[in-house]
Amino acid sequence: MVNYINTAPIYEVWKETVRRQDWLVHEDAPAALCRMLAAGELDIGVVSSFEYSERPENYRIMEDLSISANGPVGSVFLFSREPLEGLDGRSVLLTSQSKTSAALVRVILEEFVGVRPVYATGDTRTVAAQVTAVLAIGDDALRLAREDRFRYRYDLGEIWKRETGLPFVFAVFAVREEYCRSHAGELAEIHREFLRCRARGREEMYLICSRVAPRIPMDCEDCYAYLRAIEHDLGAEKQLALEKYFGYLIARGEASAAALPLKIHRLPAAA
Ligand SMILES: C=C(O[C@@H]1C=C(C(=O)O)C=C[C@H]1O)C(=O)O
Repeated sequence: MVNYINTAPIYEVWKETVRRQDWLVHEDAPAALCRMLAAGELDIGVVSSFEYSERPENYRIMEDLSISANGPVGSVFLFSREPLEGLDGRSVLLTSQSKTSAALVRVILEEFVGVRPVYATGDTRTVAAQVTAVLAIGDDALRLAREDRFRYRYDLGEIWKRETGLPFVFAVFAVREEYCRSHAGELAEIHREFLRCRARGREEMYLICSRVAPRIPMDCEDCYAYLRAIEHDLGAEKQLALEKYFGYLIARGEASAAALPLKIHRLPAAA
């Protein structure tokens, strides 16, 4: 499970109500979860959607679950000392915690804006004075947004929506093909639990905010506004958005051509 507060509307309920000793949950940054899922150290991972596009033969995407935003996301920012058009040849530091947003920022800068910066990957918590722009995601981005070290701040969900008219799917709940085949029943149980937790999390959103906002730290009202903008479903428009994003990645040679069509794992009807 991603260890940012954007998973809290599902994960806080999970931690409180799921009592299965045999279901071990590992919390980490998205890039670490991607590595572990790819290595077979996890059976199911809330991972960067980019991870699926790199190794689609290994995974299926669990129906109706994601971390998405339909417009501004509030925690995926390119902080910059220059406007986007001024980033040609300049240094852009990409957080090592992300795969999806790191590829998205390249699509935005190179395909939409038409500039070619020089990228580096690293820890955005210690931002060097010489970098022109920094991509931060998740809790780190929420923290950086509370400072004013950069003149410009671009929300990647907002730019994607403006350019494509679509929401953006940052993370998917991916399951390893092997596990799908060998543990179909258990997978269905876990899938139902995720959906149950999400429904309850939505009802208890304010309470959840009061619990997780101090982690940033941020105001409870701001946390509520932030988490209301994060969507955890994978409806038809979001699938279209994933296809559009993967289309760019395939054309740029960054993703496997087999990333399309999407392989969605449907939850079997309850007995
Ligand atoms: C919206 C977010 O989505 C995240 C972005 C990810 C990425 O860029 O690879 C992966 C998982 C999500 O937690 C965020 O963390 O701010």
